[in-house]
Amino acid sequence: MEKIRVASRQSALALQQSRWVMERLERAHPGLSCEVVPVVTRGDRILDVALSKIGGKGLFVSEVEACLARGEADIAVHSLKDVPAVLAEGMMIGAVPVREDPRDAVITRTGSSLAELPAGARVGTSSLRRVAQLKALRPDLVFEPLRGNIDTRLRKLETEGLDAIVLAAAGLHRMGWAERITEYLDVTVCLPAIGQGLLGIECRSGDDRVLALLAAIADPAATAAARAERALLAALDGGCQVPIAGYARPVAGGVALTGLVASLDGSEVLRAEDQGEDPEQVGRTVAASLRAQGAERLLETSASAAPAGR
Ligand SMILES: NCc1[nH]cc(CCC(=O)O)c1CC(=O)O
Repeated sequence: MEKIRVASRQSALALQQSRWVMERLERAHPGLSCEVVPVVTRGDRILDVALSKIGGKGLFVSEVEACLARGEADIAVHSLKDVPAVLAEGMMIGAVPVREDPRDAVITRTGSSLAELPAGARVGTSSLRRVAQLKALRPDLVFEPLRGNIDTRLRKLETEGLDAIVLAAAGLHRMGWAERITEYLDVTVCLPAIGQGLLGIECRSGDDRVLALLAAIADPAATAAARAERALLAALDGGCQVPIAGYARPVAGGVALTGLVASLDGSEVLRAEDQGEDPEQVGRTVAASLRAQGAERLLETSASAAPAGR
């Protein structure tokens, strides 16, 4: 019987995402059977140290990648948002399935909206991108670092005395926890992270058997968005030390991409937009127009002391 081995971290979200993909592959290919190959990453073992100090978020991806490189598994399902612009040698994104909600979501302790939170209210999020954009909106809020898996973050809303936390809606939806969400932030209010809500299915380049099976669950609109957003990421080359955001939506005849680079305190927010048929070209054009507005200066800012996360 035809088989696909899926390298997966053991966090609840990683397993959920892996199973979601496995189910769709098996449904698309009667007779195919998928199995999980468990991987424990350094990022999973060291949850209390800022990610920027232990090699950044790419390390969740790289140890799973190594498992593919050794031939111990055939595919790995990643939150595309956590996947660095450049993959390991010999690896590729073989398919991008249909997108989940790309927006950020707010969960407040009392159920009030973000706008109703009192001055000085404590908001948990480790994402420089969210902090910069929300500070521009509400400079009076106090932002606190918030790390850990989604379940840990939800728990910290209570245990750390926070008034609100901000998370990706996609993760909450995939876990079946949408009812916890108090408010969705429109993409015009808080532009999502590059790749947010998208899954990237990684495989070995040239693994034609696997690529042919993956093709059945690829979504054209999500694939075009992923290509545009990741071309922007690659062209900005900013890592996760600077607030960067990017969101591409399908339009007639192509994609429309909005990109954003901000200063850490949200006092400077640069935006650019472009649309067209060729997603990579659109990504590069948005990067160039951000640079023309002075993004370079912001991108050079090092924030090694700041918690990293998109
Ligand atoms: N940074 C960690 C991470 N990576 C992917 C998701 C959620 C799913 C997604 O955005 O696709 C999350 C949680 C979050 O940011 O709240």
